[in-house]
Amino acid sequence: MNAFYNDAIRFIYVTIKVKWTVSTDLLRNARYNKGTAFTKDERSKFGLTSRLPPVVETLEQQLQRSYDQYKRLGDSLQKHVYLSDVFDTNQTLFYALVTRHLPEMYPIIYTPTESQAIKQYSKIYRYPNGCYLDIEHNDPEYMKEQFAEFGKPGDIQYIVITDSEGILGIGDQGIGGILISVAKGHLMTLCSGLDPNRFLPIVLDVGTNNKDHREDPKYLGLRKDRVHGEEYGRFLENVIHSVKETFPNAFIHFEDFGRSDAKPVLDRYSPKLPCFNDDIQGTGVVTLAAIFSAIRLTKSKLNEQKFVIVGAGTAGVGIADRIVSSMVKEGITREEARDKIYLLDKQGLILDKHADRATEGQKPYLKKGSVFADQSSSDEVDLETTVSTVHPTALIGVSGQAGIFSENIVREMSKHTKQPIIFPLSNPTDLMEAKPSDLNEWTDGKGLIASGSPVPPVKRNGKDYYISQCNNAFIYPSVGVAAVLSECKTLTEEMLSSAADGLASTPRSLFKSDDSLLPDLTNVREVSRHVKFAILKQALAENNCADYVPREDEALKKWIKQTEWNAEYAEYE
Ligand SMILES: NC(=O)C1=CN([C@@H]2O[C@H](COP(=O)(O)OP(=O)(O)OC[C@H]3O[C@@H](n4cnc5c(N)ncnc54)[C@H](O)[C@@H]3O)[C@@H](O)[C@H]2O)C=CC1
Ligand SMILES: CC(=O)C(=O)O
Ligand SMILES: [Mg+2]
Repeated sequence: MNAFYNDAIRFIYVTIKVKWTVSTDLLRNARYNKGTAFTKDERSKFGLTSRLPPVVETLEQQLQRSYDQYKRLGDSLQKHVYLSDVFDTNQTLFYALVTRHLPEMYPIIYTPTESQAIKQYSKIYRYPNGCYLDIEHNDPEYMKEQFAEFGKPGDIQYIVITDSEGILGIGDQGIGGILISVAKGHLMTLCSGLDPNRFLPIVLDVGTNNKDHREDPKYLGLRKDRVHGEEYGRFLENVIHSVKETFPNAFIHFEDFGRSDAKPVLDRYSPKLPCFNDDIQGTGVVTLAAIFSAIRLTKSKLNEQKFVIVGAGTAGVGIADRIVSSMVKEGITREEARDKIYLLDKQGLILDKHADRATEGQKPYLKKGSVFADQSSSDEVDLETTVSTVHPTALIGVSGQAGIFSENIVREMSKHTKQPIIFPLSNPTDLMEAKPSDLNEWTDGKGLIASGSPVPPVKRNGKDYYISQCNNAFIYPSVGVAAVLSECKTLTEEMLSSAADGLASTPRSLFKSDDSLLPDLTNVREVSRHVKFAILKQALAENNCADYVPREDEALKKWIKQTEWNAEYAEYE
């Protein structure tokens, strides 16, 4: 449906809804609540006068009070709970507050604090956070009824679904996974201007194998073994079918599915409907964009790099596949490209002898064990041996294993590469494969480093080294909103590739410093416009775009900006 038409419907809906609500509902509805910012006129019209203190405030005054309250809180989790309360009571205030203090609040509403909140979900629970679907109600008619509670067919544009098996780096979190869907939605709005009222967070409760949760008397999810296999497949199929029946235009974003389901689920649905797996595709695109920046600094080409990727799971295979696609675009064969990528998992380098237990995603990257036979004293090839044999130019960690990029390994890598590219991308902060400050030290300041969670600049020898954050949050909001705006039939490989190009070619003025690998968070909305432009141009070129999307460049840029949702109070009549 045309986005302008959607906006018109929304305006009518706002007006009617307000006329119909009684005063209490208006104050309790986070979408419409303005708190002390309701004008005298609105207070009188809607019977709010005695329900509010007499002073009428501006959003600016409310922001100052909220920020003062936030600052007084001691730890990050308390701050997270406070911001969730603001979100649950006054959505406009929440987004205005976080937008103003984005670099400070981003680690509170997202990684690393989000991991703590998810782990403690059943303890800190106060208010329902989205749509909870459990496998004991595996019935499409029931599901459609439930979805209908969240809106009419055109209302929901973007849906994040998690099955909570592979949350951030902290694994199976059962019902608490709803908060990753919520957080991903917040960032869609903050970073790329998605209307938060068009967003639906979903958690699929298929049981949990997390003992701590199962044994916690406060745990709010199903206390049963996690369901896999056919029953899981049927449940997911019913969910997707019911979502598409209820919200035909919604784009589906899969988040933090477990390793065994993430890729098969993406492969099943991506050829049929507009959908995306953030951990596979988002991580692949953002990491490729950071690699492009790094090789610009080393004045080399992508095809000249050798990659060691540690953690051959959802993110690791996603990164490998994205690098391969890009190398192929630069003119080498897929086989040649795969030869330049060394994937390691728990047992070490993935070798031909592991073929039987390799995942489908790992299989194209198996290396010949015979090549390493002389180098390794055991049957397996560990990270140290891989690095000393292969001499990689880039080392990427998505293993969730803290500290496995040891000093020996990094110093060995640095002997053979002038400016080693090293990305410890695991979240949260305490699971990074190495501390950026150590990496800086071990590479004598030459390492081109990016981390998955935000870290402060490294100070060494009187110099500040800014560490870019390489997190899929820097790309999926742009991909998601561009997909919504285009109403693409499917999200194509070429659209994803244009997202990486768009991010890498963002004007340097939007980066913190000349050697930053990714743009600065404070400029995220502007960066997102560049990326959305690149993706929409590609969608137009593929004829995979709705008719109302402007064809001419300047008109398209203007339109992209106009479609953004901003945290401002509406005037109610
Ligand atoms: N920065 C970013 O944007 C993103 C970061 N991540 C992070 O990457 C990590 C992995 O996430 P997923 O790929 O979704 O999980 P996953 O569970 O699918 O993959 C992790 C892989 O690491 C392997 N592994 C475990 N111990 C290892 C070891 N000692 N050496 C090598 N491999 C080992 C596991 O067997 C598994 O295959 C998490 O910490 C997650 O937070 C994930 C997605 C995006
Ligand atoms: C960033 C992200 O998606 C993850 O760590 O799973
Ligand atoms: Mg994730």
